[in-house]
Amino acid sequence: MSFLELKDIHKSYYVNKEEFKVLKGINLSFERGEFVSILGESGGGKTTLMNIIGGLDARYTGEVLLNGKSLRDNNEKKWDAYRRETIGFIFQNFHLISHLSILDNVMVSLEMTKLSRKEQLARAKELLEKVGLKEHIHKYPNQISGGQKQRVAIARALASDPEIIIADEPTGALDSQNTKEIMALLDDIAKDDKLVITVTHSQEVANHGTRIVHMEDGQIDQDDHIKETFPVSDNPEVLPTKRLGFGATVKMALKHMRYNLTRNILIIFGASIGIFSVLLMLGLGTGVKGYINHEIYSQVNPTSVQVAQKTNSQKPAKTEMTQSDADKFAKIKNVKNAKLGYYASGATVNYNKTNAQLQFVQTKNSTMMAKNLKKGNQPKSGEIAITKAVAKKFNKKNPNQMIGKKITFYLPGLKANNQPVTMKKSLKVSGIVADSNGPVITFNTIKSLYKENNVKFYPNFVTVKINEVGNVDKVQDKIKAYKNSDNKGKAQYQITGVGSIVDTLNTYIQLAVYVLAGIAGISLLVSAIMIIVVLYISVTERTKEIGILRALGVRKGDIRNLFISEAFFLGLFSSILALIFGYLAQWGINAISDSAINYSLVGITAGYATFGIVISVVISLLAALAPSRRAAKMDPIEALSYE
Ligand SMILES: Nc1ncnc2c1ncn2[C@@H]1O[C@H](COP(=O)(O)OP(=O)(O)OP(=O)(O)O)[C@@H](O)[C@H]1O
Repeated sequence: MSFLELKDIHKSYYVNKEEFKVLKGINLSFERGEFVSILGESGGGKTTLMNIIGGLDARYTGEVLLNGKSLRDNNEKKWDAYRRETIGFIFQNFHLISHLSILDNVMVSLEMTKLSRKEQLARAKELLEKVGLKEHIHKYPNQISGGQKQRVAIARALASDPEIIIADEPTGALDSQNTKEIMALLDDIAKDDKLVITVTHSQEVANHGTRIVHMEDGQIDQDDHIKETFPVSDNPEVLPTKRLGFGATVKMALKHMRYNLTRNILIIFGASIGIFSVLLMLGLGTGVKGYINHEIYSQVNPTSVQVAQKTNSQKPAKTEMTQSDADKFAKIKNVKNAKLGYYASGATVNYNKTNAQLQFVQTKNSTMMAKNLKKGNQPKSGEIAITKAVAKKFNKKNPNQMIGKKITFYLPGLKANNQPVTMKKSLKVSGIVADSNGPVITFNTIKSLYKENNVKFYPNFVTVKINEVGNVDKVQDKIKAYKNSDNKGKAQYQITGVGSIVDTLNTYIQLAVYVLAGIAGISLLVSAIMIIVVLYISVTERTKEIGILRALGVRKGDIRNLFISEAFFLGLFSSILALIFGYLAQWGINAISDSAINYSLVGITAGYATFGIVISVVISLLAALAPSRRAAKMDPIEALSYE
């Protein structure tokens, strides 16, 4: 039984369905220790035969037997293992990976062996030393000569200690001195228990080996053993191999990114703009919302809400709020108290023959904040606190001097017999309040005003005081959930006062933020398309590299991981850069807004930052799906011959 046997190998290529027979029944046997040269006319099918032996091409008829075992039944996994473990390729054009150093080029093969990292490195250095490249291991392929490149290729082919070395015109691109040295190296390999098969056009090279096989018209027409086969050991040692690990793929991806640093920095920069704009929009939204809330809540107490009857569909409108409503609210969890109040529009005040129309007047309640009292005191019974605007109508120069003065308060009302009446009461000005509060009187004052005029009085809102800000929403939701029994299950109450405006305003701001972030999202889309394009170009650019890796026994899945890892890092680095830009912009804008309005307008939260990173990585990975699949599916022979 021969070590390697070819039995009746036929191979045809098809161009436009036309058959081109290249190999027409090849029968050959090889042993370890042989240095076989295959000679033949150009285009005679030598490379085709090497690809079949090397496990790069399984589309042939006939049998290739290794130690008597046919390769025909190999599945994809076994083919990969065969290329890794049994075959070492040396190509005419060296086929080194340009973005990896000399050492790393050899390490690619070694990383697929089960040696420890330390042993792998030691072996790579030892092999490079053996081929005379000790001083050059950290150089890149474009920094060494052709002869040196071929030595790297030899070191790489030997890395996983394969039993068969296939050298396709290894000296074709070299001068005579380098040719001699490479031949000597191949000699050594054959002496070292291996089968060396080399394709050559040179008789001189062929004469160097132990055997010359001549091909003519797709068949072997001559097979001469010109020297003794080198002696071999009975049990050659085999270096067990494994698939390229995930870590090695990731490292290779990073090395490729580093090699094309400028280009990658530009891509990362471009992609980061999209993430940055989305981040900034979200941050700005949070900031602006915070600012508006801050402004509003500096006017009203955020832990109190005003509740009124929901009046829209009732005729006549029922606006009365009763003590039982208040009691109901007081029982809600987290509510401290609930008090009746009264709000009226159409009131007028008169002082010294000057009239001032009041937009509204309301009874003192817990939504008002102590600091809203600008001057003087809160009103007691028989008193009123007026706004600065009203006070200025009566005393333009010194509105504060209105404090302590008596003014007449008028309010229109309706008697029981539907007869309109203007209720009137003299009130002492107790103080000046902020405009947002409107003039304030006490509940008792307004109640007695109605009583004195025989007009029925009924409160029209309840102020609900809640224990802390965080519970306001929950309480509001409970109040809004009460259904009106006589109005087909519609909501009975509505939140009024500034609190309700804040709610609506926040909804609008949130909406605006989403719209803006959506628009910014378009730049995200552009980033994604850019990454797709870049990866597609990268796959095309690296076609040869993919072919080399496949020839070395790297699996399809690992090729896919290689591109996916790169996309992952592009996404990750873009989002990190976007975060840096985002925080810089936040810092800049906030510095300005802090000094202008005493508030930080941009608030990029940790949640937004995480969202930015996740979305960037996800987009990049999605963008990588198609290109990485394309790379993995490439035919190794086509990839290797890609120009
Ligand atoms: N993918 C392909 N599709 C169609 N024809 C092909 C393909 N690859 C090779 N051929 C043809 O098959 C024949 C054998 O090619 P091959 O490369 O094996 O020859 P070779 O003996 O190695 O030639 P050379 O010594 O010039 O390198 C050639 O005529 C070539 O044009």
